[in-house]
Amino acid sequence: MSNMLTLEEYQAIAAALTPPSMSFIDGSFRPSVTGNTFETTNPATGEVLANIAACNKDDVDFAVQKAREAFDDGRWSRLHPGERKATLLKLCRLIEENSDELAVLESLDSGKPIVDCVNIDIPEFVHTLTWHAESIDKIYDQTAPVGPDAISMIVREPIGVVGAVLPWNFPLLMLAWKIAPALAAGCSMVIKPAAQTTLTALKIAELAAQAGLPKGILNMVTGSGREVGEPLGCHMDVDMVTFTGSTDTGRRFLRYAADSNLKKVVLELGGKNPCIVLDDAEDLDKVAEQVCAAAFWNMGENCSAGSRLIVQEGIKDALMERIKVHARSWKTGNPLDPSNQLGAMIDSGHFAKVASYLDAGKEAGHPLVLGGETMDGVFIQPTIFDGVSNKDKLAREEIFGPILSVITVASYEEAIQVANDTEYGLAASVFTANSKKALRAAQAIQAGTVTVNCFGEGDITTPFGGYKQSGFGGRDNSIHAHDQYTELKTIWVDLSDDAVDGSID
Ligand SMILES: NC(=O)C1=CN([C@@H]2O[C@H](COP(=O)(O)OP(=O)(O)OC[C@H]3O[C@@H](n4cnc5c(N)ncnc54)[C@H](O)[C@@H]3O)[C@@H](O)[C@H]2O)C=CC1
Ligand code: BAL
Repeated sequence: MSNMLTLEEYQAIAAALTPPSMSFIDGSFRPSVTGNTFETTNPATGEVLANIAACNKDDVDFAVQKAREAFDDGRWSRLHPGERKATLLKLCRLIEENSDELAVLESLDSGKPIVDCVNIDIPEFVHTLTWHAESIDKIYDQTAPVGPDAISMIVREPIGVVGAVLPWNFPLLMLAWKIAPALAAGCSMVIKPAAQTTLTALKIAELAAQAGLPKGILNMVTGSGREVGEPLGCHMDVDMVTFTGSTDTGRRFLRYAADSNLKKVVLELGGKNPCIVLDDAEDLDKVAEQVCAAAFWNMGENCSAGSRLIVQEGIKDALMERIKVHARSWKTGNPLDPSNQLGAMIDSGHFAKVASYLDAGKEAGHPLVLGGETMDGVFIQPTIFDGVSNKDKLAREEIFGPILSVITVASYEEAIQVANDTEYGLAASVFTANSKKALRAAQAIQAGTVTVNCFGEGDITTPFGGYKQSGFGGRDNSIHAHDQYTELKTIWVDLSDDAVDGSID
C-alpha cells in the first residue's frame, strides 16, 4: 500500500474532478440528439456525480455511421501496425499521467475500493493495452501447403465496426479487454458503457483523442440498455458485438443478431464458480486467503467469483477456522478510504437483490458462519453460509455479492460432480497437494479457466471466457482475442501454366 495516498488526499482529488458527461462521437463530446440526460450517482453516498447524455437509436445510428466512414477510408484500419501501436502506447502514457484522477473517478462512480482501482484496474488497463499494441506488429499471417502451382495466403483483416456493450463491475478493465485487441487490429468501435458507470470510459475517449487516435475510431454512446444497447445489437451496419454482462441480456444479443445482419456475437456471461478444497490440501492459511479473495474481491461483483466452496469433509473444520480469520480482515466501508477492501454495491436495486440472498440463506436455515447483515447505505458485509446443498438457491444462482456458500462433500468424485452441476462454466479453483489429482480435476471441470492452488483469472496471455451458459463465441485476452476481432481471408494465386496470365516470359 506504499503507493497509496491518504483518504484526505483522495477526497481532495475527488473534489477537483470535472467528469465528462456527454457522448463521444466522431472525435467530439456531444449532447444526446433529444437533449435528455440521466443522473449518475456515487453508490457509496448517493451524491449526484454528473448528468449524462441519455442517447437513443438516433445517436447510435450517427455513431455507427461515423465509425463506418472511419473504417472504410482506412485512416486507422489501413495504417501500418506500427503506427497503430505508437498511438496506443501514447494513450497508455496519458493514462499513467492521469492515473490518480482515473482511479478516483472509477471508485466514485462504481463504489469499488480505491485500493483496487489504484493497484489493479489502472495498471491492468495499461498492461492490457500495451500487450495488444505491442503484439500487433509481431503477428504473422500464414500460407497454406497447396503445392507448387499456387500460393495461398491466409490473412487476418480487421472485422470492421465493433459494438461493445459493457458491464458496471469492472468499468475500466472490461473497456480495456474490448478496446485493446479491437483497436490494435484496426477496427472502429462504438462502445456502450453500463449506465451506472460511464465516467471513466468517457475520460478514456478524451485521452485517446489526445493521443492522436483518429476521429470516428472510438465512439462512446451513453445511456440505457434498451435505448442504446438494443439498437447497437440490432444495427445492420455493425459487424460484431462483444458483450460482458448477465446471461439473460447475452441471450438478447443472439436474437438481435439473428433478426438483423447475423453480426458476429461474443458473449462473456455469468458464473457460479466452484472452489474445491480436497483433504490433502496443504498450507491452509494460504488456501483460506485465496478462498476469501475468490468470494469477496470486488464485493463479489465478479463473474469469476468463487461463490461455492466445495470442501472435503476431512479438512473442513481446520479450513473453516482459518477462513473465519481471513474473512474478518476484509474491511467494508468508504471506497475512498485505502484501508477498506470492500466498497459499496453498485446501486440500490442490486443491493436489494444481494440482500434478498441473505434473507434466503437465513430462511433456509443455513448456519451463518460470518456476516449476514447489510450496513448503512448499499454496503454488505462479507458473509459465509455453511450447510448449503448444491440444490439450494444460494448454490445455483449467480448472486454477484460477497456471499460464500459452503458445500461439504465426501470424496474427490463428489467434488467434481458438484462442481459441474451448474448451468455455468466460467472458472474454477482446485486446492490439493497431489499434482496428478489437480490435473485430473482441471481436465474434468467444465470451465474456461481452472486455477490450481490459487484463485485467479489467468493473465493477459491466457484466454478468458466460459463453457456452457457462461460464454459464447470467443474469448477475451490473449492472442485469441485478437483473432476474434479479425476475419480470416484466403487469397489464392494460381501459378500453374494454365493460369490466366500463365506465361513467365
Ligand atoms: N458477467 C459479468 O461480468 C456481469 C454479470 N452481471 C450479472 O447480471 C445481473 C444483472 O445486472 P445488469 O446490470 O442488469 O446486467 P446486464 O447484463 O443487463 O447489463 C450489462 C450491459 O448490458 C446492457 N443492457 C441491459 N439490457 C439490455 C438490452 N435489453 N439490450 C442491450 N443491452 C442491454 C446494460 O445497459 C449494460 O451495459 C447481476 O446481478 C449479475 O448477476 C452483471 C454485470 C456483469
Ligand atoms: N472478472 C472479469 C470479468 C467480469 O467480471 O466480467
